[in-house]
Amino acid sequence: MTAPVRRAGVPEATVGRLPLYLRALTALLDQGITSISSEELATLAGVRSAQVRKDLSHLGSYGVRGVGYDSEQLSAQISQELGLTQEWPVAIVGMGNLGRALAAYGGFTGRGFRIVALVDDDPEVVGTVVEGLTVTTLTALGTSGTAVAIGVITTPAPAAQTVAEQLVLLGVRSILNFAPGHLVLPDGVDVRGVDLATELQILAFHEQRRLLAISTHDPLVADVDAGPDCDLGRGALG
Ligand SMILES: NC(=O)c1ccc[n+]([C@@H]2O[C@H](COP(=O)([O-])OP(=O)(O)OC[C@H]3O[C@@H](n4cnc5c(N)ncnc54)[C@H](O)[C@@H]3O)[C@@H](O)[C@H]2O)c1
Repeated sequence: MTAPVRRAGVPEATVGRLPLYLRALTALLDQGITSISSEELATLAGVRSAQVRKDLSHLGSYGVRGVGYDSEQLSAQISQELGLTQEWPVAIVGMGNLGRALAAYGGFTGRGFRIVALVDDDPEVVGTVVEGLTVTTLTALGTSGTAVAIGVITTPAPAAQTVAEQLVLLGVRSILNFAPGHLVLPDGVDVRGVDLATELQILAFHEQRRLLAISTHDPLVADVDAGPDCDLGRGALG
């Protein structure tokens, strides 16, 4: 079966790995390392080196034999491909434990995202100041004229579908949903779900296989590829 290909010709699976490469490159550049081989990048990103070369070839980047890739150039290329050369305005809806933690996370800035609005529907929360922003309602956000490109949902699950629909009505086309459950939204709206419980269940599965392999002395039982590192939010949080 052929992998789904985005309009620009870069497969979705490659797009999913680009943030891993970018994070590795950013760390290298911070250390003043200006070139990197595909093997080194593969180790840092947790994928195979042939995969790195194939992924980067989709961007037209082939590296130089014996030298590797120019870290800065590659970082700029990946940033451009991911649309990170401009800053995307983000609204977080649900100013509870998780919403506040995300609002306080400094790692979005400088990675192409700026939190422009914090939203809640609890009258006791609306109007309070969190991380320098006054918490507002979705209705007020709609009338404020504040442009929002990405909506982050951190409400309890029962509210998530309605919140998502309200965000779409405000023109938001990209949603990162932390609430458990599947959102049903019109075509053209991109939704990514982050669910720590699912990730823990996958780890539990592999842990169980390992224990089974030890008790049965059968290494084949444990020989299940856990796949590349799961990066929650594909690099958004790490
Ligand atoms: N994805 C993950 O890995 C992960 C991890 C932890 C929590 N969660 C989920 O994140 C969500 C938030 O968790 P929490 O502990 O921060 O909850 P919380 O109860 O502390 O906060 C929820 C906030 O959402 C607000 N809210 C409720 N309905 C709303 C609406 N219609 N519009 C705007 N705001 C609304 C509430 O007033 C509250 O401030 C839950 O769905 C939880 O299951 C997911």
